Amino acid sequence: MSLIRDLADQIVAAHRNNDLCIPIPVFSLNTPPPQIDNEAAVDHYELAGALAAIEMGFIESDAKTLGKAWSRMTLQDGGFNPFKWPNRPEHFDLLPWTRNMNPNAFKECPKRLGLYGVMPDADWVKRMVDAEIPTVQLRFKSEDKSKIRKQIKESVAAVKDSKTLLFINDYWQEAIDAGAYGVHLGQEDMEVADLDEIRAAGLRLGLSTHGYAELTYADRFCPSYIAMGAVFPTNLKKMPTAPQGLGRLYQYAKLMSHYPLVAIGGIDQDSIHAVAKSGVGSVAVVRAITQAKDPKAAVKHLQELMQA
Ligand SMILES: Cc1ncc(COP(=O)(O)OP(=O)(O)O)c(N)n1
Ligand SMILES: Cc1nc(C(=O)O)sc1CCOP(=O)(O)O
Ligand SMILES: [Mg+2]
Repeated sequence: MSLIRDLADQIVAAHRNNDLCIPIPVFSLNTPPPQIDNEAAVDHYELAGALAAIEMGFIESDAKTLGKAWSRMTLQDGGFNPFKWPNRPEHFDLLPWTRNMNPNAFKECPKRLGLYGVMPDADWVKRMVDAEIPTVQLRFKSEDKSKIRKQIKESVAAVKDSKTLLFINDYWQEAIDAGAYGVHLGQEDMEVADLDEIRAAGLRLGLSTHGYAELTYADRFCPSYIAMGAVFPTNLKKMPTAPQGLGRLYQYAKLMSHYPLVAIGGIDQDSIHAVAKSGVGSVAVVRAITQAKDPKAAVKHLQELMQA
C-alpha cells in the first residue's frame, strides 16, 4: 500500500497547481472517503491514479475511470511519469473506429455548432432565429403533452428556411414526430429513450456529460455531439456534481476532440472567450441571453467574444 500511496502523492504533487484540483467541501471531510475496489485494480498504477484523483476532488466514478486511464497510459508509455495526465482516446478505451466506420453512429452535425442558445419556450426560439443564432435548443419543461407538442411544432416552424439548427430537449418522440433537426438527452433521459428509433429517424443526438465516467459512457453511443458541464456554477437547475472548472474542461476537450463538443453551465460574456479557447466548437448559454437587457445584441456580442 505504501508504494501506491507514494505514486498517488507524486501524481497529486505534480498536478496540484494546474486547475484540475477542486477542493473537497469541508462537510465531506467528516464522511469516510469513497472506497476504491482494491481487487478490481489490475495494477498499482490504476489504484494510485484513482487515489490521486479522489484527493484532487474527482467524484468516485471519475476517479475509477481515471485510475484505469493512468494504468493504460503507464503501460503504453512503458513507464510511470507523474507529470503526465491521461488525455488520449486509447488511455480511456474510447471507440477505436471513426464515425464513418460505425454503423451505430448518430447522424453527423457540424463540428462547430457555434453559440448555442438553450431557450425555455418557442417564443424565445423565434427570437433566437431572428438574432441568427447558429444553434438553438427548446428546453421547455412541462407534463402537458399537448403544450409540449405545440411548443415543438412552433419551434420547428420558426427555424424553417433559416440557418439555425434546432435541438429539442428531453421529448425525443415528439421531436421525431415534428421533424426536428435533433434531440438533446441527459444521462438519465438516455436510459428511458429509444435510441434506435432516434437514430433510424435520422435525428441528431446530443448527450450531456459531467466528467470522465459520463464522457466514456457517452462515447459508446457515438452521439452527434457531446455536451460537457457544468463548467461554472449555475442556479438554473440543481447540479448533482460540483462545477468542472476550466482546467478540467480543457482536458475533456483535448480527449474528446474528435467529437463536436459543447460547453455549458454558468458561462457569460466574461468567461466565454476562455471557454471557447478550450477547443470546443460550441458554447451553450441560458441566462447570458435570457437575462440580457437586449438578447439580440447579446447573441451578437457573445459570438464576437467566442471568435475574438
Ligand atoms: C447543450 C445542453 N447540455 C446539457 C443539457 C442538460 O441536459 P439534462 O442533463 O438532461 O438536463 P435538463 O436540461 O433536461 O434539465 C442541456 N439541456 N443542453
Ligand atoms: C441546462 C443546463 N445543463 C447543464 C449541465 O451541466 O448539464 S448546466 C445548465 C444550465 C445552463 O444555464 P446557464 O447558462 O444560465 O448557467
Ligand atoms: Mg434532460
